[in-house]
Amino acid sequence: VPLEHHHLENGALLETLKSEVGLLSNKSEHYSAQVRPPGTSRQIPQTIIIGVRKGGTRALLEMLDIHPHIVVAATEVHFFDWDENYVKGIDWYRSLMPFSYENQITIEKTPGYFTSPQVPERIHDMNSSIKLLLILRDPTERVISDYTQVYYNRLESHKPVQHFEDIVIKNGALNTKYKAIQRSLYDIHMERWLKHFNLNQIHIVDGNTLIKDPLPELQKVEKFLNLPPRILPSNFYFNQTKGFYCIRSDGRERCLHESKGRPHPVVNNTVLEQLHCYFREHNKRFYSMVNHSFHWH
Ligand SMILES: Nc1ncnc2c1ncn2[C@@H]1O[C@H](COP(=O)(O)OS(=O)(=O)O)[C@@H](OP(=O)(O)O)[C@H]1O
Repeated sequence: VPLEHHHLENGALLETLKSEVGLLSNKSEHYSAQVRPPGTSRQIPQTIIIGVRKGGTRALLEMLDIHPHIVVAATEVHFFDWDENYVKGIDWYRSLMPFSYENQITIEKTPGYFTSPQVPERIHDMNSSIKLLLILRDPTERVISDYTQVYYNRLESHKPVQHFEDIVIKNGALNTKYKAIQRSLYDIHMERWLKHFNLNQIHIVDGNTLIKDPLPELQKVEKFLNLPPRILPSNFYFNQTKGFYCIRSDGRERCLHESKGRPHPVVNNTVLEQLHCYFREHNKRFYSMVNHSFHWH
């Protein structure tokens, strides 16, 4: 696929293809008014980023999108985790995918998949040999990131907010029922996935490393997906203001949305230690499940 054909929404390419509008008779057009370039079709994802929420799923998807053999779904699809979407069927799912050439891989990301009990079986029913990507970061950091996102969402919708410590500690003990804590029990969730998939079908991306040095993590994904190496050091630059790596591709520079990489609250040390302690055994169990240590707290 020529590089310039990669971003199908490119203005110039789009102009020359406007005549294609109206030629589509399938119902996918109903869901998206995109123009179909000749030789392309919408494909069911051959790879899915299954989570974890706040693990760095958006960064991973956007960075993989640099690769000319990858096309990505623009929005979170929630096909396998929301029953009201799942009942719409596989053609509905396909209709939300971008147009791609035959040699391109389609990827979607829905961070909620990893922790939703019904999802592994549903994905397996669709494609038992699918390759899955899972991006994880230190479970305690993930809890704080999860809290921070909810905190800002509530502020924006003028709802009352609570301090982190007041949610996480109840009657002097760790509130292990807190959803954000539950979502960080990676061993519990992984166990369910491994009932349906072989470990070698699930590639784990280190979310802490992706933040600090994205390229090596992306090169491992290229290998896992059997893609030629096309993501280069020149595709990234560190943005001092944002404090994160941003993407340079197709002559454009872009950083992730301002909701990605927000400052976290400073958390009381005792509470931090309680969280580290709670996750320690779960983490160990997870490392042995996946035959890899992540050096989380
Ligand atoms: N390059 C770059 N730029 C900005 N942010 C980056 C980047 N790489 C990884 N991250 C981390 O991604 C975290 C958000 O994770 P997700 O995209 O999975 O969140 S979500 O579940 O989709 O809401 C987000 O978490 P917070 O720092 O808590 O905002 C970031 O730490």
